[in-house]
This record gives sequence, structure tokens and C-alpha cells, in this order.
Amino acid sequence: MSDNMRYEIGCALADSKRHSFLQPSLVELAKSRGIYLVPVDSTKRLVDQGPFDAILHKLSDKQWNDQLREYRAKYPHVTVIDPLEAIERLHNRISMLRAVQELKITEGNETFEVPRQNVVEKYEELTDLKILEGLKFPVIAKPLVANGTAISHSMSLVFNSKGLKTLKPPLVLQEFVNHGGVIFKVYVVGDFVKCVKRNSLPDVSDEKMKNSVEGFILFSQISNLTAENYDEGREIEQAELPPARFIEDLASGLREVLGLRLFNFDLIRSSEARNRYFVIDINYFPGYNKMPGYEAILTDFFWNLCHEHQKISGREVALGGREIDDKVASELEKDIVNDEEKKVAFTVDIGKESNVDDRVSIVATVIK
Ligand SMILES: Nc1ncnc2c1ncn2[C@@H]1O[C@H](COP(=O)(O)OP(=O)(O)OP(=O)(O)O)[C@@H](O)[C@H]1O
Ligand SMILES: O=P(O)(O)O[C@H]1[C@H](OP(=O)(O)O)[C@@H](OP(=O)(O)O)[C@@H](O)[C@@H](O)[C@@H]1OP(=O)(O)O
Ligand SMILES: [Mg+2]
Ligand SMILES: [Mg+2]
Repeated sequence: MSDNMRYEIGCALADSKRHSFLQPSLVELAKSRGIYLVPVDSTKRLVDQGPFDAILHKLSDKQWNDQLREYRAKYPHVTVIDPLEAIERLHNRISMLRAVQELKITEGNETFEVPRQNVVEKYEELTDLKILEGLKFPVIAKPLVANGTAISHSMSLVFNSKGLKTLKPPLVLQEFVNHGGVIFKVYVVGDFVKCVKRNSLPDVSDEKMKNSVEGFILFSQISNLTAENYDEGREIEQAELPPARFIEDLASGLREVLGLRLFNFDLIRSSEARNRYFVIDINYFPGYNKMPGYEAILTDFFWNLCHEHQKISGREVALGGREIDDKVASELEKDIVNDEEKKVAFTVDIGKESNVDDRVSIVATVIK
């Protein structure tokens, strides 16, 4: 690819996300390497903008999904970060955590699981203690849908059946795991993985449960509270990070199962068994700007997207960020002709077992 390359990424983000993510420091750094981060104009149709080499998005309404599908039909070579269908899975807290159960990682000294949980569809189910089947108080009631709205983050820590009656289904009742008030957030950006410590809910003692008059406590986005406005800040400093190897394995396993490149997940460590971990939440395209040096990390990710090369028939080929398997490679071979720099756009069938669309468009740039 030539030095004066221009790789244009259309960024479809809500206003607040645009401000927090597309900071001038990121936009300028990316630009200095030929990557242009262009906000998508929500007042215009997407197909009338660009054309973009890639689209980065965190919008999930039907109107946006339709626009993106229309765009892909017109520009089949566009790289979409990440595929709609893969993101969709994270919008439901049950399908989200099922991904953890699908992981095929050989466990070492550290183990991982998800807390026991049940779905409650209707209010009437809350008056029948059968809903607790297999669960012990305290439980956390989480809205079933995790779609980025304030409501989807509003939760209750419930101590007894009186507390249960205050809830509004559809929701997930998830067993609360005592974990020492510290949560680990693992940020994934393609191959890059970073684990940080944050505030979490403090442990719940039997005494606290007994003394609760209301039977529940409401809370929201507790891990976003800084040490200054949260009095348990000291615990964070003292907490030891989980082993790097364990975190790397979990992150790469989830990246594969989910078919996502931009996400983070929340991990807690049991107060009782120090090698027992629970994954409690997975978020698409989280607040990366809170990671020190996020500009360089994201710019490297974008750079790799447009420079990912693969040798096919002895020729160096850039695949616009697509990871391809042998079957796709052999299809590509048929299309790569003898010319110098050539773009070949085509659609291949990658089969049902994949986590992404059945049919994937690829632009292969033959480099040498
Ligand atoms: N099973 C659990 N046991 C103990 N604490 C939990 C559990 N589930 C959630 N928490 C606490 O509640 C917080 C919010 O839960 P969760 O992460 O599922 O919500 P969220 O609104 O999706 O968070 P985010 O802001 O990361 O998207 C967690 O950060 C953690 O402090
Ligand atoms: O706003 P913040 O920077 O805190 O980022 C949060 C992000 O909100 P945003 O996408 O509007 O930025 C949230 O997305 P939605 O669930 O609401 O879609 C979710 O991903 C949180 O986990 C992120 O916090 P973090 O996990 O990084 O601490
Ligand atoms: Mg969370
Ligand atoms: Mg979440």
C-alpha cells in the first residue's frame, strides 16, 4: 500500500459517545497515520455519505440497522466494526453470558464461571418463591435488556422476598457473589487486552441482610464512581490483578466466541476462594477513553485493520481487517490476478457455524 494512503472510517455514535471517544488527540494521531475518523451525519442517509473503507458504530435502533444493511448492499467491501448480529447478542443479559459457557479454555489454577441466574418475565412470578429455584439471597436484579439506556443500567441488590416485590420484569435475578468490593474490567481492542481495577459493591454480611428494612438497595453504574466519591477506594489500591495469562486466555476466547473486536468484560474474584472468578457483564464498545494512552491503542487497531496482510499463492494481500480461513483463502486465490496493486471485491459463503454473517464481503488488495 502506498505511503500517502487514506483510510476513511465512518463513526456512527450517539452525541455523548462521539464527544468522549472522538477526542481531538485520537482524531489527530489517527490522521497522522492516514486514518480519517469521520463522524457519520445522523441527519443524512448513510448511503449518501462516504464512501468509507470501514464503519465503526455503536447505535442499535432499527433505523440504524436498516441503514447499515443498505450501505453494505451498496458497498459490499466495507468493513463493519463490529457485525450487527454479533453485537445483538450482548443486548440480552442471558445470551451475553452464555458466551462464557461456550468458551473452550483449559482451566489452570484459576477457574471461571457465571453466577447462577434465572429470568423473570412477568411480575406475578415474583410473588412465587419458585422463581428463586437454586438461587440464594442476596441477588442482583438486572434488566434483561442491556441496550445502553439508563434504565438498562438500573439495578437492585435484593435481600429478601419483600425486596423482590419492588422489581419490574423482564429481568434477570443473579446471585450476588461476595468479591471484596473490587471489580476487574478487561478491555479488548482487537488483539490488545488491558485489565484495570474499579470500585464495586461491598460484600454483604448475614447481619446486613437481616437488618435490611426495605429488603433492597437501588444502584446504577457503580464501577464508574471514582475513588474520591466512594469510600472503599483503599481496597482498590491493595487488590492484586488476576494473572495476566488467565486474562489473556479469557479475552481471546471471548473475542472468538462473540465474533467481536471491541468490547470489555467485568470479572469478579470470590472472597472465599481466591482463584475462583465470575464473569458478570460484557459490554460492546465501552468507554475506551478512560484507558490511559487509548489514542495509540485505537490508532494501532485501525492501522492493523487496513494493513492486515496474508500470503495467498505467494502474493501479499491486505484484507481490510477480515480474518479468513482456508476455505475463503482458496476462493480468493481464484480471483487474484497477475496485476500489481489490484482490488478484488467479492462475496464468499463462510458457512453457518460462523458467528458473523453467512455471507461476507471482502476487499483484497494485492500488494506484491
Ligand atoms: N453477580 C454479582 N455479584 C456481585 N456483584 C455484582 C454482580 N453482578 C453485578 N455486580 C455489581 O454490580 C455492578 C453492575 O452490574 P453489571 O456490570 O452487570 O451492570 P451494567 O450496568 O451492565 O454495568 P456497565 O456499566 O459495566 O455496563 C457491577 O459492576 C458489580 O459491581
Ligand atoms: O460512558 P462510559 O465511558 O462510562 O462507558 C460505558 C458505556 O457507555 P457509553 O457507550 O455511552 O460510553 C456503557 O455502554 P452502554 O452499556 O451504556 O451501551 C458500557 O459499555 C459501560 O461498561 C462503559 O463503562 P466502562 O465499562 O468502560 O467503565
Ligand atoms: Mg458492568
Ligand atoms: Mg454492562
